[in-house]
Amino acid sequence: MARPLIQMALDSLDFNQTVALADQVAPYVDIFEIGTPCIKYNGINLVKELRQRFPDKLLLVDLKTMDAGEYEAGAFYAEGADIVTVLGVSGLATIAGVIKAAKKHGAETQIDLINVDDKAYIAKESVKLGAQIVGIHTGLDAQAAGQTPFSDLNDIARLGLNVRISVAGGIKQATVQQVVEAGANIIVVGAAIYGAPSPAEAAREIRELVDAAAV
Ligand SMILES: O=C([C@H](O)CO)[C@H](O)[C@H](O)COP(=O)(O)O
Repeated sequence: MARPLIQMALDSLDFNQTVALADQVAPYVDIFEIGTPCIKYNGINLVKELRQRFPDKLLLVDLKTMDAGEYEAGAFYAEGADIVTVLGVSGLATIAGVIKAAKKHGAETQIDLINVDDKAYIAKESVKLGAQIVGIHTGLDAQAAGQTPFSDLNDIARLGLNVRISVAGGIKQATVQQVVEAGANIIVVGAAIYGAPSPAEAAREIRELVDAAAV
């Protein structure tokens, strides 16, 4: 099995805290995600800062774009984003726009299936349009209401689409093995790392668990 990637979700609003957290966990993660609240609050300067500090990491900007796909995403790809997210609920025209912007910069697009009713349909159509990643995502509010991403992950993985699958939504040490075995290629972790007494230690544990589960 190819080694799944670990994506650190940077969800603080504070610019300096975000950079400091990235520094702490960098040895253990593959992708830095600038989370939606964080990118809205801090904007493109944080993309520039992380791009410059971590030239060897993948950088995902979680725009969750809903409209004006090419226009909105283009500016972030231009500043060095490797992956930008667009909402599956935005519709195929907006998804196509983000993919067009990604292609222009030799970058990738992730379709976030959060709150999509027919996830299989949007995933299949997104692959046809050229998306490289689909995201199974139980958002923070849905998590608070008791939801998890596991059943949707199984359903999408079973389709066997030619696309990488990212999973997000409260993933922690206890659930890493389950999501790797279900077929996730990118494991997104936020609170289980940034909420731990030692984020670096939590990230190291997750790295070990992911690698062990992928053998
Ligand atoms: O994308 C996220 C959320 O919608 C806020 O933007 C989180 O970064 C993602 O859910 C991962 O965080 P955890 O669920 O805390 O692991």
